[in-house]
Amino acid sequence: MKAIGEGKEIDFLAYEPIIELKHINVTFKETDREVHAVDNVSLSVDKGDIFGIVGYSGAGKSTLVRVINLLQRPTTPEAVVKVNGNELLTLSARELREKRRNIGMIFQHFNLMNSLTIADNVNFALRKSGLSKVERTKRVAELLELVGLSDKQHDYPTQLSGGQKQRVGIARALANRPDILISDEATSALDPKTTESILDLLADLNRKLNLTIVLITHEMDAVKHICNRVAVMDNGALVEEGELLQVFSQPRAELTKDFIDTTTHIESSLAVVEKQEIVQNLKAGEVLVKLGYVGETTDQPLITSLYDQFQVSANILFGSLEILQGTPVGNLLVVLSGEPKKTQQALVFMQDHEVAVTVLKSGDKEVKPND
Ligand SMILES: Nc1ncnc2c1ncn2[C@@H]1O[C@H](COP(=O)(O)OP(=O)(O)OP(=O)(O)O)[C@@H](O)[C@H]1O
Repeated sequence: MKAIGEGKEIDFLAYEPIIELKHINVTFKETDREVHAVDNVSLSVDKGDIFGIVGYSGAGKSTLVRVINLLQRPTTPEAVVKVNGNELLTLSARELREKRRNIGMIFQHFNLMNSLTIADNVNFALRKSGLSKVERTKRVAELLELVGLSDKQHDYPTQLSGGQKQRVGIARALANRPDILISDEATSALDPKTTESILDLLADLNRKLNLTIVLITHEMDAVKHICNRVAVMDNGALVEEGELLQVFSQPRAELTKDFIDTTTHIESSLAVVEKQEIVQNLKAGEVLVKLGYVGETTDQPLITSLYDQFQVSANILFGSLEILQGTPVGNLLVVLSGEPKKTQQALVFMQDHEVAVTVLKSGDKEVKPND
């Protein structure tokens, strides 16, 4: 069994933080109200991470990432905003402009100029690059090839699909060879298949260019697809942060559980499962349990072992299996039945085999929830 986060922790030693935010507060003061959009957030993104920031609309995600390039300044003095080791808050306007070129951004609505061709939209981002006209043309061709749009260079944005427009956005954002790409709801306007192809492109660019990506989204599916780390934001604050596998397999915050449920459906299935006759009429020695598996545990014939060793049978009422970062993560809703003592022993046996066991309902007093 691979310990949660084991692989990344080894990498972690070799990785250095590329973005360090400490004590970030942003308050917008309006005539009739104050909005505390970011509430004392500290986080660190390592070089090469695809770092997801997930939260519902208004949680403060956009405001927080705009702090990374100081498009939005923190509004309290204790803030630290370090990118590539440089404290941006102390830089002059000219130095800051220079550093900002190291951070590309893509957006939900692409922000392309409809009067310019695709090639010229990308070329526009190179106007202050110091490259000659010939070099710029060559670079534009490279970028369009990188995003799979070489054949569209003479087209105009209105001739492209949403996914193609976002590819232009990505090419433009990468024009000045940034180390960091911030994606602010970049797939939110796209259908699921196109979303997947854009996320695959981002994952590919992360590997090929060692590009660090900060991905803001309200879709846990997107995070699950490509992120190695995730932070959950609610009402301006970070309510949870960690490695994808860790957060998915052992979420702490209720909001995180809600987000995970949008992709596993385990909590919402529980409501249906609880109405089933077998669950309504649990007898002595019968329990409804949620079993959570990570890694190789999923491959072990645990359910079979329960019968062989304890004569406890398992009736699987709902199951989900996700592959996250190449590691299987499974969740099952199961009714176990056996001699009360044996059922209890079976639960302990599973816990000993690194299965997260939550007893949701029990048919007798001997097998108590979460003993
Ligand atoms: N310039 C501004 N002036 C006043 N209030 C603002 C400003 N920008 C954002 N807000 C408020 O700050 C809060 C956080 O907004 P923000 O856009 O950062 O959230 P979000 O999580 O990115 O949501 P969305 O995905 O809907 O953009 C919201 O209540 C928003 O109304």
